Amino acid sequence: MTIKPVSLKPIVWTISGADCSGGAGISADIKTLHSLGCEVCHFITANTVQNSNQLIAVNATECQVLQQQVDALKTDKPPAVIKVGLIVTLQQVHWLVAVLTQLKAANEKLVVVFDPVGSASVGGKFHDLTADSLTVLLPLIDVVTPNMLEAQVLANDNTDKVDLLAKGILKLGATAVVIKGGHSNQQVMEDYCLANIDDEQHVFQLASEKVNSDFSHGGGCSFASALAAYLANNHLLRDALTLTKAFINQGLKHHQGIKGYYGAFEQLGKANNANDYPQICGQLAEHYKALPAFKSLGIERDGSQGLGLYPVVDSLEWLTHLLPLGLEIIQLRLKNLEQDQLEQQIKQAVALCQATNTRLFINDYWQLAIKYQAYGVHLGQEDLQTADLHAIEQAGIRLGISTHGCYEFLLAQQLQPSYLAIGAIFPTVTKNMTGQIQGVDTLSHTLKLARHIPVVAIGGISLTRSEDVWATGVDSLAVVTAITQAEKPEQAVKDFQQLMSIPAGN
Ligand SMILES: Cc1ncc(COP(=O)(O)OP(=O)(O)O)c(N)n1
Ligand SMILES: Cc1nc(C(=O)O)sc1CCOP(=O)(O)O
Ligand SMILES: [Mg+2]
Repeated sequence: MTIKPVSLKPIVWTISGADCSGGAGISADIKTLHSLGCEVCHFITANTVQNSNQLIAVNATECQVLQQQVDALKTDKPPAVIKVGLIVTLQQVHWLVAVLTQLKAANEKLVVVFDPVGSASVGGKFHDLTADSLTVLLPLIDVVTPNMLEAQVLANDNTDKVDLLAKGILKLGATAVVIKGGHSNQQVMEDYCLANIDDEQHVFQLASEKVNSDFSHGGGCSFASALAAYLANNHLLRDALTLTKAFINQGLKHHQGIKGYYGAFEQLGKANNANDYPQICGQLAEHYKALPAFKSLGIERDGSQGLGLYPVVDSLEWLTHLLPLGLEIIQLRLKNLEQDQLEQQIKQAVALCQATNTRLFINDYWQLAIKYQAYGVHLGQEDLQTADLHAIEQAGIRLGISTHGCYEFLLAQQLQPSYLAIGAIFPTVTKNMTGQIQGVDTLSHTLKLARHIPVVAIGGISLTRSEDVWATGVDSLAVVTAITQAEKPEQAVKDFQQLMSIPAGN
């Protein structure tokens, strides 16, 4: 087992107001950011006077003071992410535009999350700034997190259609918007995210049961701060959003049913309970909501009869080499073959694997997997958009799905496949997985969200790295180059099999 070095925490700056009643603003931001593994620097834009019933006063900070603080910290503790909350004067808006422009010029990777706070949850307006005066900030904002009312104000549109509001807000220059569903009266709340990623618009939608709690003061600030914390810890936006939602659900459930006063939202660190995580909605989930579960792999998760090593190979030669070694599962991953060759190889592979009673998964080519009655088919996220999962299920063959991070994992799990793959655990030479490297800690955490479907880890798993990955409790290790580029491939298989004969954690 490798000893993990303690790493430096990412630095997050929060620029927002102080709430003397303790629940919201800077207090919520600091507690959230600390509980999610960040170092925090704070810049207080206003000293507000409020209690559980009303907002009494808002005392704005001079921009000169804020600028002194920025000057003191910009090279001493430069931010990875800035969370912006309450801004109360036009001077502050202009000051912020100048500061963000300067900091972004110095660090093009700097991420800015903006929670456009307008009114206090106890009632009363924090400022008289118009939407127009705030929108000058939006071209400098990576993610803006309004609730429905704030989104309508920003987009200058009274519609309750979140997709239209989101499009309107992106047109004003923000890279992504998350419209929070927290203020809805519905029992199920939906958060809607629209993001420009690599010049394409992507939608991410999450749904959770509404949690009624009197301890929700500062929930909105905590939401934006948690998002900032997860982005600072290098999660993709879709995963940061999913983790944030779970953080909020977990915090709200903590004091559910306790009455007395309007209490501060509880920051409890990363959510480890699968029940706190949202449902993933959207077109794919909607399209397959009536899809039955796929056939299982018929393994026992108690270690008595596991899947063992899962070689992923690209030829019949490799199948012929490896099948005599006593494998439970293998994948044929053919790329760039002509149709007739492809069909011949898949047909022969099915026959070879039936002879040794090995579960054969065909990568990508689901129609051919059905035609030749392979044991199963493996599909990636892009393949899911075009494949017909009803046809695969109807044909009675199994389905494995690739996932990269908790958002895709939860979405794929809702489709009830035969197994789920998590990758890429490490950088790999087999495929470009830039930006989707999970690491062992994220793998361990995503495994906590697994219900009963077996989970396979893939990507950069060498024999030396395999011990840590196996110790997480995954059901199988899928490997390409650790076998195909090994000096002695058969021996490599045996070494993996030896390691995996020891149940995880022993
Ligand atoms: C077990 C396993 N996990 C992941 C993959 C990758 O599938 P996909 O994302 O479709 O990418 P390609 O393999 O098609 O490049 C896999 N094949 N097997
Ligand atoms: C094919 C593939 N899919 C991945 C994913 O994360 O979905 S990683 C990967 C490459 C696996 O090859 P190797 O064992 O040589 O790193
Ligand atoms: Mg594929």
